[in-house]
Amino acid sequence: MPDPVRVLVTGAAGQIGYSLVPLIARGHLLGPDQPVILHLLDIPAAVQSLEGLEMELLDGAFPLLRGIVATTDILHGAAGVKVAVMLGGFPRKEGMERKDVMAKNVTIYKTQATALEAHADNDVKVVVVANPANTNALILKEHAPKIPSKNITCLTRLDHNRAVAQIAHRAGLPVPNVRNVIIWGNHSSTQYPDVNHGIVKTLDGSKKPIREVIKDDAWLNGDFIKTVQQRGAEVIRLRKFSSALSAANAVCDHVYNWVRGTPEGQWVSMGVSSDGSYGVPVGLMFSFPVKTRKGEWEIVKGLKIDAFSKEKLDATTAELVEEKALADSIIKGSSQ
Ligand SMILES: NC(=O)C1=CN([C@@H]2O[C@H](COP(=O)(O)OP(=O)(O)OC[C@H]3O[C@@H](n4cnc5c(N)ncnc54)[C@H](O)[C@@H]3O)[C@@H](O)[C@H]2O)C=CC1
Ligand SMILES: O=C([O-])CC(=O)C(=O)O
Repeated sequence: MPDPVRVLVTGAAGQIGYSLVPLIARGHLLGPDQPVILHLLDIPAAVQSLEGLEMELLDGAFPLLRGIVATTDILHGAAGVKVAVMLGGFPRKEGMERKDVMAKNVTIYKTQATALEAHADNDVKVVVVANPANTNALILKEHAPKIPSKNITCLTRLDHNRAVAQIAHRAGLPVPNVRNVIIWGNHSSTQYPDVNHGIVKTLDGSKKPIREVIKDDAWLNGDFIKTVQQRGAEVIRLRKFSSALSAANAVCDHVYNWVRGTPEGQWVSMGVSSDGSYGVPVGLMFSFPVKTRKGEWEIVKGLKIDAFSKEKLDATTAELVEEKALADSIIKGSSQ
């Protein structure tokens, strides 16, 4: 067995944390052959929950779990970590837009960026989950210039999985038969779930475009998009809390594919720093289709973007540009 890898989970005492840490301890993040040491960070007000979580993790007797560092000190929490899952922050409540929670989160991300840069492994891989996820990741990237920007990502895999699940359900096929959907842009209601390049493997084994199998463009261009865009809000409406089980599962999918690669011919959606592909401003944290190999992601280039898609990409880009400006102004204001 390889040496254990240190994995930081911030906001570990929260809802997603509670679903996520057993998955990590079972090998769903880094693989069934990779021991882990879990670094659990939360704020002082959550210290008892953190202690209870640590007890339950011990009681799980997970074979891959080789240690737990439970702390309220980010400097301690960040020490030597190779993967950082950033859940810590203020969750969006019913009726709130992600922008509403931005002011609460930019300050946190600035501080945590500095700590990760100074104390984490030089090649730390970061996935920001806390909303506004793209912009929190951008703040982190800008305040940790020594961490390679390719190592800082945000989670749009939950949206990707939601889209896959909707198509699979509509086609009456198992989830793995649906491939290469795309989530473009922001992890928000302006995201664009795009099926134009997606493939369905039918029961006879042939591969067909999603549109050909679903045969309902009105649904694909309308309710399907809306359902995926609004899924998080709908879960909040029903549960009064945001998605936790599915978010934890998506974090594992995101990191697992990043570290261990995507299957041949397939891609997934990840929020990454734009290289200017598809006209997205360079450096914006944007969800793209990516293929991964040996711990590196690469944006899938050259996909044809029709007029309908272009309009949707422009809308989500504009929202991210606006969020960035808002975050910059909050940071500027707080440093004066
Ligand atoms: N990107 C995505 O797909 C999704 C993102 N989210 C977001 O993920 C975040 C976490 O969600 P939940 O676990 O449901 O929220 P939660 O409120 O249950 O947990 C958040 C935890 O963060 C902790 N925290 C707050 N400030 C912190 C700091 N400075 N350092 C460390 N920990 C800190 C809190 O004490 C709490 O334990 C929220 O921002 C939520 O909106 C949720 C679902 C999906
Ligand atoms: O909207 C929220 O706060 C939770 C979230 O990001 C999601 O479920 O996609």
